[in-house]
Parts: sequence; C-alpha cells; structure tokens
Amino acid sequence: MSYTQELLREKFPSKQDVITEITNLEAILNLPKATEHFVSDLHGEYNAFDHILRNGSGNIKQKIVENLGGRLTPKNIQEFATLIYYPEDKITFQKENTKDQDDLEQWYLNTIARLIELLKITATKYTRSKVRKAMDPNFVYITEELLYNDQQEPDKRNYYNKILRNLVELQQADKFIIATCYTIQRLVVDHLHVIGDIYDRGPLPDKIMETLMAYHSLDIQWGNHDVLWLGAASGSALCLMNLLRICARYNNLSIIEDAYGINLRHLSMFAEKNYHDIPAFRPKTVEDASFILPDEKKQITQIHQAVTVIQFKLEGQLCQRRPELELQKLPLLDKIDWVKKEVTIEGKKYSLINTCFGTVDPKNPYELNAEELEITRSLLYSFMHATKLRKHLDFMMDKGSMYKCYNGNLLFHGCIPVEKDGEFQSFAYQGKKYAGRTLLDFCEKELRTAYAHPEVTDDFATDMTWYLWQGPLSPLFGKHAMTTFARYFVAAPETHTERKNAYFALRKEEWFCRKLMSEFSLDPETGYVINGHTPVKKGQQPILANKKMIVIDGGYSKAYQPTTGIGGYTLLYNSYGLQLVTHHPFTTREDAIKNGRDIISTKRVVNQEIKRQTVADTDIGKQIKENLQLLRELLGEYDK
Ligand SMILES: O=P(O)(O)OC[C@H]1O[C@](O)(COP(=O)(O)O)[C@@H](O)[C@@H]1O
Ligand SMILES: [Mn+2]
Repeated sequence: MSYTQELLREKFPSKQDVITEITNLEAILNLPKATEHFVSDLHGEYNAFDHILRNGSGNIKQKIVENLGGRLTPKNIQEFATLIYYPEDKITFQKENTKDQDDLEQWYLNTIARLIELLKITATKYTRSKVRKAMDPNFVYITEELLYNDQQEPDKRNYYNKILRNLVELQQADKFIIATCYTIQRLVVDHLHVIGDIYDRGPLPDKIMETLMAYHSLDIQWGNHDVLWLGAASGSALCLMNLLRICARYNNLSIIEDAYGINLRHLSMFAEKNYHDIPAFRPKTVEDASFILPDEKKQITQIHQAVTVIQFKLEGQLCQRRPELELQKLPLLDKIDWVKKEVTIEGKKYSLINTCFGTVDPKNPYELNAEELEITRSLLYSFMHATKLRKHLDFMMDKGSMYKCYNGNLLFHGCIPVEKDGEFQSFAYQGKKYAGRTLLDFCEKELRTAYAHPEVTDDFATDMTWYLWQGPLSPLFGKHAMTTFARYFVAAPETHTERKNAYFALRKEEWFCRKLMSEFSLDPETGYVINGHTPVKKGQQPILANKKMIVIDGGYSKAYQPTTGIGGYTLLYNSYGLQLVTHHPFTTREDAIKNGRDIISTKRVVNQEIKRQTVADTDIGKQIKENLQLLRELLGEYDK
C-alpha cells in the first residue's frame, strides 16, 4: 500500500467510511459550477467596490427577477435587492418610514419569507455543509428549519409560520434578516478574482484590503500600483517616494497618515521650507472641492514637489548601480542646462516649464542632501514598521501572484511583453534569459525574495520592484518608459508619449491569444485571457480576439471616468457561461440605499455553455476525481 493510501486509510478507517466519502464526492461533482466574480483596477474606490461586492455584479437582482419577478413590481424588486445589499441601513430606513406597527410586522413577515425563498435558490448549488458554513452560527438551526422544510404540507406550514412569528415577536427579526442577507451575498459569488491595482489614486485602499481579508474566497493578481506598495514595504525608498507622490497628486496623504499611522511632519516641514506653490503640483482631484483649505492645498503641493525630486534623485542612483536594467534614459536631472533652464531629451532641447530644483546640486544632481536623506530613511523605516500596513501587504503577498490559471482561464494584470511579430521578449539576468511564462515566474520569485528581506535594501531583488513598476519589459507596466519627468517639467506632448508594448495591439488577434494560453499550458479552445490595467476608453471594445480576450478594467478610478464614459466592467463566470457586466459610475452609498440606485447598466453574454457546467468541469473537480480514484483503490484494498 502506498504512503498516500496509508494516510487515506487513517482518515477513512472502515469500508463504510470510504463508501460515504465516495458518495459525497460523486454528489459534489454533479453540482453546478459555482460562480466566479472578476474585478480589477479598484484604485482605492472602496464604496464603489463594496457596492459591486454586495450586489454580486447584478447577480442578486437577476436571481430576484428570475424567481420572484412575477410577484413583485419593479419598485419592490429594487427595494428587496437594496435590502440584501445594505440590510442594516435598509431596516433602519423601513422602521423610520413605517408608522403603523401592524404594517411593520407584515413587512417583517413578508421579508423573511422572501429571503428564505431566495436563500433556497442560491443554496441549491452547494452541499448542505457549505451552506451551513455561510450562515451566521447563531441562526443555523432556525435557518435550516426554514430552508429544508416542505411548506406544502399543512402541518409543516404551521410550524414554519410559527418560527417566522417567533422571530418577529422575540425581536430577533432584524438580526435574522441581516444575517440571512449576508449569507445570500456570500452564496451568490463563490470566488473572487481581483486582477490588480487595489492601491493608488482613490482614497480608501485600506478599507478595500480589510474587506478582502474578510472575504470567503479570493485570489489577487498583482498590479503595477500594488507592486509599488509591496516594493516600498520590501525596502525600496524609490517605490515609497513614488507612492507618496501619487498620494499627494490625488490628495490622498491621509491614507499614509490616518489609515496607516505614518507621520509626515518632518517631510511637511522640509517641503514648506524648500518649495513654493506651483500649479502643476497642486492636487489633481480637488480643484472644485470646497472642503480643502488653501493652506492645506499649498502644503500638499509642496510635499508633492519634495517627494518628486527625491524620487528622481533615487531613480538616478538606481540607474547608475543597475546598468543591466537598461533604465538609463529615464531620470533627466543630469541632462539639465541649469543656466538656460533647458533639458535634453533624446537629443532635443526643451525649456523647463516648472522649476523646483532648489535641493539639486548641479554637480551631483542625484545626491540627496542631508535632510532629504534623513527624511527618506525615517519614512522608509516607518513604512516598513507600520503594523496595519504590514498586515494588509502580507495578505496581498499571500493571496497574490503575477498570474493565475484558474478553471482553464489565464488571468494577469498587464501584459506578456512581446515583439511586433508576437515573439516573447526576453529579459536577461546573470547569463539567463526569461521570456513568456518564465519571465512572470522570475518576476514573482524576485518580488517574494525582496518582500521576505525588507532589511536588505540595496540588492537586485529590491531594485527589481522598481523595475516592475516602470521597466520596459515589466509585465505589469507594458510601456517603453514612464515619462513622469517630462509630464511635470516639459510642455511638448511628444515627450510625454509612453509607447505601448506590441502586446496591446496583438491581443486583438485570436491566434495570439491562443499562443498565450498554450504558453501557460491551458486549452486555447475553451480558455480565455482576462486582463485589467488599461481603461477601456469610449469607442473601444472590452471583448477582443474573437472572444478569446476580455479586458475588464473596472474603471472605478473617478479620475479616469471621463475617458471611459462608464463606471467600468466586471465579469461573472457561472455554470451557464461568461457574462460581461457594464456599470454606471457609482454615486454614493446614501444614493444606493435611499433611492435604490443600482449601477448595473447591461449584462452581455460572452459565451453560453452548450451543456451546463458542473463541479466536475472545474479545477476542484479534477482534484476530486483524483481523490475518487484513490478512494476506489482503497475500497479494493478493504475488499481483499
Ligand atoms: O494619470 P496620472 O496620475 O498622470 O498617471 C499617469 C501615469 O500612470 C500610468 O498610466 C501607470 O498607471 P496605470 O497602471 O494606472 O496605467 C503611467 O504609465 C503614467 O505615466
Ligand atoms: Mn495598472
């Protein structure tokens, strides 16, 4: 008997145990495939993301319409849906707005009965034990009684009605409704994929991380913005300065100070001493907001300049110590004619439109002055020791990866760098070349090394975190260069251009997407490539390459909504196939609760399975089949 069988025998000591397990697993294989939910580019927009999680990208409403739609008016459908998304708020609202006690009781009875009906429908896909795990432990007994009782029998109906009445009379109804709503939310989506860029530009990435940490099942494909935060926590001061620059640019320094408790006082004082108010560095999203005080705005503008200059200095140092990364052309502080106020970019001279280089020594433009050095050191120390931040980023490392192969699909944030003809471009390091899948594996290995050793700050792995942010062959970035310097200091638009990797043109071709799936050992006939990263602009298509490629940048980022014209896209993959969901921009939580404002605009079927998919068709199904094989062999042993 093999070692595995020995172990199995310990777990299932009698023949009857084996038979029970085989029956159980066979039954699971025949259940419908559970629903996967894909989101990406959340960019700190917690409220919009929270709403989409609560409504399961429209899945909850669809279930209500399909199953209770014939009995409810559109207004009541929306009210019932809103209750399931925001049970606490909706109950309060209901109580405040129903003066008559009898009406309120009737509302409770109707609501509980409807919830149980909907729960029954959402639970059919799962084993009883999995449904139980999704329930609030305090209400398991009552819920199961209500759920598995046949109301058609008169005796049972009385029993059922009695339980309902009791819940209301014993004032347990609120708690029960809230618990059941969350159970429904949980059952409607079985697994969540976050295809990168949780951090930057929006105000509440920390709350997104808290939500994800409480979520029942998920994976993350890192985005370039996430890697900035992981890089900084790995000891890269350069990543840190860049993420501070983005926080200042979008008026989000409170994430650093309030959410993560990192003190910016020294930086702020230094900035005040050394920088003035320059329009190009004013925070982007607050031009018409009244809540920001002029002084505060000026302070952010000054901090923005201070961290930008430190970033360019550190970037120059990195380029000097890592010529192998071929990033030489980027930092331009040594290409400045300080007298004429000109900079040379690719052989051409341009005048500087903003100057804030008071701390730059023309002879040693990339050297930090003493105070910058001290600020950088102490900020990096605080960042690496901020407890809550570390907890969030540990989780991101744990659940995250550069790419994921899941139920036959290939998920990654940005691109696989290629030449124009579709050949994978290779990244050379220490005499070895990495391209295609091996490049992504290499990047992941380096990032994990860097993160595991935050105290080592000058090694290749730490510098690679910066490369992942803006290196020309970074699968997370996918452009020839990041022209940050020119975007701040030069007017000529040609200096701002960031040329996209050939990948983004080729991903429209079916043959190319098939090649990608083969590279990752997936079946090109049945699989899809799913990307985030590039906002799908007005007039562009999210479904490409004869439906082999789907780009679902969620478009949550408010700053980018004018160019996309919509809120964004998410994707659902259930037993019937794949559906692309388009969202309107999210307004506010209050609007969603009071006015029942949902943000789903359309659902488009990407593919419809000919035969409804079951667990047997999934990755878990494959594992179960392997286990069944072993169990059958064990059964044979018991028969000997
Ligand atoms: O809109 P902003 O804040 O100027 O940012 C622009 C920068 O962001 C990037 O697009 C990278 O961020 P994304 O991953 O969100 O595209 C850079 O290529 C570009 O230089
Ligand atoms: Mn991105």
